[in-house]
Amino acid sequence: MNYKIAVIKGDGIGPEIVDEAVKVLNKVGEVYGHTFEYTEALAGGAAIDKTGVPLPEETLEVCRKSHALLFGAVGGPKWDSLPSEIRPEKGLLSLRKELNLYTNIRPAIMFDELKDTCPLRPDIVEGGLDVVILRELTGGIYFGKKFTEGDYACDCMEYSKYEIERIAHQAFKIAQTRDKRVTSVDKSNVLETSRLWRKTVEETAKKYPDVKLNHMYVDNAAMQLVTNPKQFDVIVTENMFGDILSDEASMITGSIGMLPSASLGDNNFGMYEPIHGSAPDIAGQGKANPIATIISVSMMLKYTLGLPKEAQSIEDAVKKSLKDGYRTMDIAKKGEKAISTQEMGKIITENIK
Ligand SMILES: NC(=O)c1ccc[n+]([C@@H]2O[C@H](COP(=O)([O-])OP(=O)(O)OC[C@H]3O[C@@H](n4cnc5c(N)ncnc54)[C@H](O)[C@@H]3O)[C@@H](O)[C@H]2O)c1
Ligand SMILES: CC(C)[C@H](C(=O)O)[C@@H](O)C(=O)O
Ligand SMILES: [Mg+2]
Repeated sequence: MNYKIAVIKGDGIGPEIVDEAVKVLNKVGEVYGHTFEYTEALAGGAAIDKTGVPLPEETLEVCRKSHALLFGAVGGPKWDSLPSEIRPEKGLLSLRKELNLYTNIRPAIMFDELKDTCPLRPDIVEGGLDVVILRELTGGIYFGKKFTEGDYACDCMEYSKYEIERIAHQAFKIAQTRDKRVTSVDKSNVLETSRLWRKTVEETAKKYPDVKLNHMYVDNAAMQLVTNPKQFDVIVTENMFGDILSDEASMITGSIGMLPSASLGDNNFGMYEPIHGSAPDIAGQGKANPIATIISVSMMLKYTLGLPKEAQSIEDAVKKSLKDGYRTMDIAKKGEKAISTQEMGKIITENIK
């Protein structure tokens, strides 16, 4: 079959990592007899430079005509002093909101081959780590009322019951396919939105009696992630908490360059991107780890295109490459030779069977 994929490479390391992910996807197409038709579109700093806005209408149209979106990363110091409405990050946020992609799945899986790279004590991660962080992506403080008046600024954290309910349902459904445990993370000892969050998650849980639910404050969750990460199966949380906890979880798995994500809504369209940013400090140097983006493509095959065998072939190829000892700079141990973004992409592509 022919699949239409929208591609937004973005800024910084975005183009480098997306190029490698596309090579991997093309190889999957060759091996399994599919064609992937790519349409490039602009967002973020690259879009600001070309069109003056971080998310041109044309980009949304390309996405709406595609089965899925592969996204690199946006942002960088060049655009940091722009007003928030025309910053690169605003393009990304508008994309998620406009396409109603409220469910952000961020799996933190530690590959056995990388257990020596994990900064935690070996006994803490003995037997591996497999946690799914489910981040609400289109609400909360990111999208609440905001303004600056002289020396005063305000960002409101806002949630409706409806927004909480729909992400809670997703959390319980995902847990049913796993170890049937959900930890809902909030700050209900302080925040009104978190009190509504906890109450709504409790109510939703009644429809999933086979899933065990517990609650945790976000400060405690941040601590528990590095002291006892194996207690978690599915973590469901609001937008900003999920952003922060997923960067933390990524380090347990070895590097932020390893964590993929899927952003889904109510129709079959999905956006796939690494959880990391545009890494301006290493951009254009072939140092970036492309694995998070490559595994994001695997998630695209699994969640949106309905091709689980093909998705597995990517995961197997990544595992094989790591097992054979190939490491980009971020996952190489001291004294170990690191390969480039492009070499890692090539090796993984060759390992697609
Ligand atoms: N989804 C996105 O587009 C996204 C996500 C996060 C940050 N950002 C933007 O990216 C810019 C830089 O943000 P930041 O520095 O806080 O976060 P970042 O994730 O870009 O980088 C943090 C650190 O991790 C390293 N890193 C990130 N990805 C890596 C990879 N694939 N391989 C190896 N090392 C990697 C970087 O070199 C840096 O040292 C900012 O403009 C920010 O707003 C964009
Ligand atoms: C760049 C920024 C707006 C974005 C977010 O906070 O959602 C990023 O950190 C992410 O995790 O995708
Ligand atoms: Mg983030």
